[in-house]
This record gives sequence, C-alpha cells and structure tokens, in this order.
Amino acid sequence: MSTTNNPPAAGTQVLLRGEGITRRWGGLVAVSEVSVELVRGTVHAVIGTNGAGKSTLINILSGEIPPSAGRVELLGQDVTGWTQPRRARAGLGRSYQRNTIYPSFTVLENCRLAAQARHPRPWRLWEDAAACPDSGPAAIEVARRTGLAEVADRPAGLLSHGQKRQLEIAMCLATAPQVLLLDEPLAGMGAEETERMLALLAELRSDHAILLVEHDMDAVFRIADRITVMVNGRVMASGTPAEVRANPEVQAAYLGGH
Ligand SMILES: Nc1ncnc2c1ncn2[C@@H]1O[C@H](COP(=O)(O)OP(=O)(O)OP(=O)(O)O)[C@@H](O)[C@H]1O
Repeated sequence: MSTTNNPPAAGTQVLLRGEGITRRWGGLVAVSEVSVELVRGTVHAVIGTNGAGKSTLINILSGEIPPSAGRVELLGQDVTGWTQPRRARAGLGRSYQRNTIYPSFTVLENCRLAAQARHPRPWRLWEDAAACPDSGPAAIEVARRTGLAEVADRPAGLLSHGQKRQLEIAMCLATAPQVLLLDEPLAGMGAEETERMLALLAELRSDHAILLVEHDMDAVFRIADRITVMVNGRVMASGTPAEVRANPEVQAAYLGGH
C-alpha cells in the first residue's frame, strides 16, 4: 500500500467543484473566492494556519453552511442550494474534528446506523437496526475495509483514539460516498495510529476523491496529490506538493522547513 504522491492523470474526473466560494461572518471574510476541484483517485489537502478558513470551506462544500457567494458542484450537478443530508445521499461524505460516534453502541451498530441514513425508512424508526437488509452487509464491509473487523462487536466507547477516528471514516463510508471530506483525521494520533490512517487513506483514494484538512505537515506531504494553502481566507498557493514546497511565499508564511 503506497502513500506516495500521484499527480492527477490527464482525463481526470472532477467529482466535486467549488467555484469562487466566499463566506462572510459579519465584517469578517472567513473564506474569500476560493476555488477547488476534487478529482477521483486523488487526495487534495487544504492546509493553513488556525483561522485560515479551512473548516468554513469544508462546511460550505458539505452543505452545513451556505456560502455568501460562489457555487458548489457535485458529480456535475449544481448543489449550492442543497442541504447536507441531500448532498450526502448524492455521494458526499464527511468526517468531523469531533467524535460523532455512539459510545455505548458497538462498532457494527454504529456502522449500521450510518448505513441506514442511505436508505432512510422513517416509518420504521424503531426497527432493530440489525434487521435492516441493506445496512447489515454494508456495515460489515466498511468495518473490514477500515481495519475494524476484529473489534466489530466492541462498544465504540472502548476503542482507542485512533480506532475511533477509523470508525468515523467507516461510518462515512457506510453512506457509500464518492467524495470524502475529512476534517483533521490525524488529530491527536500517535505515530502508529497515523501510519494506519495514512494507509487507509491511500487505499480509499483509489475509488474516491478526498479532501483532507490536516495540520500534520509530514503526513500531508506524504499523502497529498495536490495541496491548497489558505491564509486569511484566501488561497495563497495551490499545486503539487513539490510546487507548494518550492513556493517562497508559502515557505515564508507557513511552512518554514517543510
Ligand atoms: N460561526 C462563526 N461565526 C463567526 N465567525 C466564525 C464562525 N466560524 C468561524 N468563524 C471565523 O472564521 C475564520 C475562519 O475560521 P475556520 O474555523 O474556518 O478556520 P480554520 O482554518 O478551520 O481554523 P482551525 O485550523 O483552527 O480549525 C476565523 O476567524 C473564525 O473565528
């Protein structure tokens, strides 16, 4: 399993496109005319100092907050006015900085609940999740794919920090997304957990377009195919890791040694 950088090939398939995304909070421009393209088979990292606008951008792309200006396109459709659940059903998955798992439910139960969001059956709200014909196999598959098969029957609250983050990705995958928006999946991880997560991302890259917001620069430069650097809501640079690393403005403002 390789985590090396693979520049996007010609004839690439853009799954998610943000065009001229701007978000104002009162007088503050948190995100200013940011454009980004997520291509199937690639990891696109967004880096920047605290308060640069990375989470705001991810929240706009996922549909949690509307942009003040700009446009979001998912699989060729304009989804700017769509809610987050509607975008999720259309193939957009995201993970959060915070834990969103149910600690007293097992790993598989958490995955099943996430999978059920794909086939909502509100008239069967109280049905045993285990009885759902679609979500059971999907839960087993995502637990296996994310390396959680051995702890599938363990209450999620008893998992290690790294395993909890893997479970969040598993729950995201259970909704069968084509695009993954990952907000700091490596936060708080030790070296071994980081390696496991990078291997997982490298494996998921083959059939997804991944946006990665991450502060761990070593990890970003190992896994990303493209990097966008944000400073004060604006894009300072965007390109391959080599291009970004060589950019003197980025070096001075942000990287210092990377
Ligand atoms: N709901 C909000 N109301 C007002 N201002 C906000 C809100 N959310 C974010 N901001 C401001 O927008 C700017 C961008 O914040 P954002 O969280 O997107 O940055 P970030 O790059 O994700 O930072 P971090 O790396 O610390 O998570 C910051 O100045 C922040 O204080």
